[in-house]
Amino acid sequence: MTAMKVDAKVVLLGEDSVGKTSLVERYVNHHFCPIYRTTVPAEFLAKSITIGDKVVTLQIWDTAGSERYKAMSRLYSRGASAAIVCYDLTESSSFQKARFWVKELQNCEEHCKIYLCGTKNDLIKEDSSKRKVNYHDVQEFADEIGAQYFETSSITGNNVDGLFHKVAEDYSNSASAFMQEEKGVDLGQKKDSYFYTCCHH
Ligand SMILES: Nc1nc2c(ncn2[C@@H]2O[C@H](COP(=O)(O)OP(=O)(O)OP(=O)(O)O)[C@@H](O)[C@H]2O)c(=O)[nH]1
Repeated sequence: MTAMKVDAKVVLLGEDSVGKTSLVERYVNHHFCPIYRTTVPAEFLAKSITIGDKVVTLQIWDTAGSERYKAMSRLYSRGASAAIVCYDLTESSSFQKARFWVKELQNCEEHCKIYLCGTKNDLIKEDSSKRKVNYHDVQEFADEIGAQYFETSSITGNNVDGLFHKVAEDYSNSASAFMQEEKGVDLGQKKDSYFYTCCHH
């Protein structure tokens, strides 16, 4: 039996040092590096995940958070199916920057599905007074923009797999819906023989 293959471009956006690289590194390589090395201008990693009868390959673009590379990060967002917009739960300014990136995506990539990700939740679990981004503010913002939100830790791995799994699952469902609408393909009946690669560059 041949599994159907779909590729999804996923971009990570957010202020510098919020933990974008660490999130990808934890998800793809099950590893955490405590040494900070700024990303310039972007890094690419891919990981495949099986969702039902499909193999979804997440093509993950980890962008630079620094102001200097804002224009580049914008370019890397082009054609993304999903964006994980990160902010550091212990830095309120990073949430303002997340709002900025959401606005950018809404203006330029209207079909891109947005996921909000509050990082470093291990620090909050250790000491709740370190939380500088209010949970209810995020919830309200997420409802307003129709996004899902996660709080993760790349140290403990908390919610990291769950976040990427959700991205892959949503993409897989939208790919099925697209194929059924556009091509009249019944995936349930054709899954043994039909091989499909959907490229969202
Ligand atoms: N406690 C804690 N520290 C983290 C976590 N994730 C990242 N860090 C630390 O935060 C710093 C920045 O992490 P990066 O992953 O490099 O951040 P980035 O968003 O990719 O940064 P840029 O490449 O400059 O945009 C590093 O010192 C990491 O070790 C986390 O989940 N918990």
